[in-house]
Amino acid sequence: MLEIQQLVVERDGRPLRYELQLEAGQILAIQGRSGVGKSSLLSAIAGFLAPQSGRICWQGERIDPLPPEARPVSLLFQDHNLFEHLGVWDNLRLGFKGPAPEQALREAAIALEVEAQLNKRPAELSGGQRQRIALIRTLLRPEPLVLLDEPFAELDPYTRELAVRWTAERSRALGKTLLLVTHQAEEAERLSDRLWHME
Ligand SMILES: Nc1ncnc2c1ncn2[C@@H]1O[C@H](COP(=O)(O)OP(=O)(O)OP(=O)(O)O)[C@@H](O)[C@H]1O
Repeated sequence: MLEIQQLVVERDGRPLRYELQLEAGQILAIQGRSGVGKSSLLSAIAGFLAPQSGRICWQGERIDPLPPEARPVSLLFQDHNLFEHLGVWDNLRLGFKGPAPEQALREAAIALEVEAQLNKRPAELSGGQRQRIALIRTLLRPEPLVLLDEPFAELDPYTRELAVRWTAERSRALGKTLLLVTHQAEEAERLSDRLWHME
């Protein structure tokens, strides 16, 4: 279980407060108006934003004192951070401690219709192609907690449908606990076990 207890993060000189309990293996969709603090919550869980107070626990253990690389967390930022000096395939293979699961990565690239991009450089990809490459890497990494910040924002309706289905299916098959920020109410409802409208 993911437990966020009395977490306070200061942004712009004002406190953002969070309280959440999420069963392991569940998918939570987070919605709310721009600036309410959705991305800040994901950054705090991942360890890129230090809270003022409160706790973040995963499976009963505190993770908030840990540095980002020691947390059981895989995060997809809004700007999908690919390494420009590496090819797309090498970008996909990053972040695995042992050998990368090449077959699963290839199958994912086929399912999301980006297999033709694997031999290119990130700079040669469209925004939506970059978004799908980053989504694949984030979801297939070994960490059990997956945080996705608007992973479908740049996709057309057809590709978004593919990506929504793939994300839900893989997340459940791999037993991931998924927090997903999305502005699309319809996909949030279809994809998630729970909706959180942040205020
Ligand atoms: N890097 C930053 N440094 C300081 N303040 C920030 C930073 N990023 C965001 N903020 C502020 O923190 C508050 C919460 O922003 P956050 O990005 O978490 O909101 P959000 O709900 O994810 O918004 P959006 O839907 O627009 O992505 C806002 O007041 C914002 O101005």
